[in-house]
Amino acid sequence: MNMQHHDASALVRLNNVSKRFANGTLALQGMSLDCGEHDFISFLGPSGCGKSTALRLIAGLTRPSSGELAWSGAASRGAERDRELGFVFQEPTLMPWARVFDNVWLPLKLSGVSREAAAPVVKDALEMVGLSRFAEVYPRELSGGMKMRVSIARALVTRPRLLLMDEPFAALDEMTRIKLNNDLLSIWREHRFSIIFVTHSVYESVYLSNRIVVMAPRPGRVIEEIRIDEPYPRGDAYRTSTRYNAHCAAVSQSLHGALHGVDIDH
Ligand SMILES: Nc1ncnc2c1ncn2[C@@H]1O[C@H](COP(=O)(O)OP(=O)(O)OP(=O)(O)O)[C@@H](O)[C@H]1O
Repeated sequence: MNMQHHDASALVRLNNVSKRFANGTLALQGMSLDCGEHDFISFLGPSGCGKSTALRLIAGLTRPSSGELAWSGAASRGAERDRELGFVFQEPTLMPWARVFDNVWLPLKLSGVSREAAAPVVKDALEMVGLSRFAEVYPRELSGGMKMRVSIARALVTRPRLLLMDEPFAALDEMTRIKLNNDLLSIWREHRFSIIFVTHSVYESVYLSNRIVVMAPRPGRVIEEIRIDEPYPRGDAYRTSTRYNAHCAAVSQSLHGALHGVDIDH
């Protein structure tokens, strides 16, 4: 069954958003984007094309120099918006002195939820990422992939409507990355939040997303949005299909065409 579904009302809408830093760098020029309910959007492009800047703007970590960001529903108010966003970075950034349970509890703790009251929710989040049996261990006892799972559980523990992921699997080996891609897709399908996922990888973006925003640098900007209208669930059959390869070729071409000789490092 095709689980893609597009709500008419955007969760967050960027309208001609630009970001110029104090040193004069135009990190992002005129970006417009509607992120809908249950979208899986990838920002794809080489270093310096403004992917992280766009993500940080959506996260509210930095403000646009011009243009607007608009949120729907409760998220249009600051405090609720924070709760409706989850973040995952390339580094899992776990507290080494705290057990897995306490790492995942952190966002709830910061909003005043006691350890006891948080326990069932933390347990659910760990179950989502397949780490139920690891609640009592310390991060140093976990593999890189498991640490990333903890980071995902921590981001999901507040049940955000939008999960922002900045190259989350870039440092992982290929097999772990494929496994995490699959697990992320199944969590996303079951819990129906939206994802904005920053990546350098054409293959990863075509595998995961229903929409790919292709970006280019100097100045950072959107070149094209490419829809990947392929049904979910996606698995090995999709990864080895001619359709998958055709999408990868089209997306690569869009990326190369836009770069005019700029080095690509995906
Ligand atoms: N705080 C800052 N001050 C000045 N320039 C910045 C700042 N942050 C980013 N830039 C510049 O803005 C441009 C876009 O950077 P950004 O990090 O958004 O790109 P990116 O596509 O995420 O790159 P990467 O894939 O390397 O993370 C780059 O030229 C970068 O050097």
